[in-house]
Amino acid sequence: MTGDGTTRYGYLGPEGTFTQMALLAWSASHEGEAVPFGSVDSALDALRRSEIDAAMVPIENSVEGGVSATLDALASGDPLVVIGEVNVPITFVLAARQGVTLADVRAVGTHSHAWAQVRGWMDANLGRAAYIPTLSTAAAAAGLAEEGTEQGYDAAVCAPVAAANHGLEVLAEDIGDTAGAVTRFVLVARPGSLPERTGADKTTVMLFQRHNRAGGLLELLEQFAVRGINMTRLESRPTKSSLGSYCFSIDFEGHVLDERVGEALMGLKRVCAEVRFLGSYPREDGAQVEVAPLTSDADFAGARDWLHSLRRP
Ligand SMILES: O=C(O)C(=O)Cc1ccccc1
Repeated sequence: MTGDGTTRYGYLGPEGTFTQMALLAWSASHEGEAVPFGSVDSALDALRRSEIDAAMVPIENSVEGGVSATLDALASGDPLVVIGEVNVPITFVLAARQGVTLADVRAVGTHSHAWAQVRGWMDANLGRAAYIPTLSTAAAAAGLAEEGTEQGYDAAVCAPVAAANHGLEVLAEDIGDTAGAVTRFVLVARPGSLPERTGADKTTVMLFQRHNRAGGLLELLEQFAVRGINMTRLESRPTKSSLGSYCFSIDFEGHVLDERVGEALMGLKRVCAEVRFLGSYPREDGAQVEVAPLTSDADFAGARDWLHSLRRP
């Protein structure tokens, strides 16, 4: 927090990114100051150095899956935890300086995730255009608007608001290949506060296997299955230590304070080389966790009490 107690929220900027939209949605119910960063890594580094209190970062999109930069930044370095999530519907436009037409476009600048989601449209409409990666979609729009600088591209794929912010002309609207695309963003903080259990929660973990052997992944997944825990995302990421060495990034339903989740985490701790707890937080959609028969808090507590009674007759 700043000296006057204001919460400082970092985000992938500049203004007009989809990440800023996620932060604006969060800020509707949480006051604070928004601080733009050039990349997910720089926002998370600033968070680790306590220069900000939390950071909004993209973690998963409905078209491409997990956002590797975020998953990898959370998997290593000083621990961080997710404290909330925001889903943002994504709409892309193709924007250019006034007077530029579609026929003039030779190269297109945008964020890699945006490019991955408009490739079909590009093939069909601008087959020969080169792709120039930028740090964010809004950075691509801002670059076009800068007078006197040559960015190496003559159109940007960005949000409608970024095109409007920079007085750009929209050459084509709604160019995403998949209707209804959604990106999920998470608000990340330093460990220390645990969001309350709501009954509609998710937990995120990163699991590092002890041995790469037959049934190793099954052994991890069993910890969830036998406790009636539903996973909502499962991704493997290279550990970067050697070829073929992977860790698993998993979201599942429930809160660390739920008995079945606590027992599953203990099981994972026992069988994994490392379990990185990346937070329990309320689901944005408020969908209540469906508790399978015989996996309620009371069921687990009853079994534990029974064991205690055997040990201390
Ligand atoms: O570049 C942006 O605007 C971002 O916030 C990253 C991103 C890019 C494409 C889809 C979702 C998020």
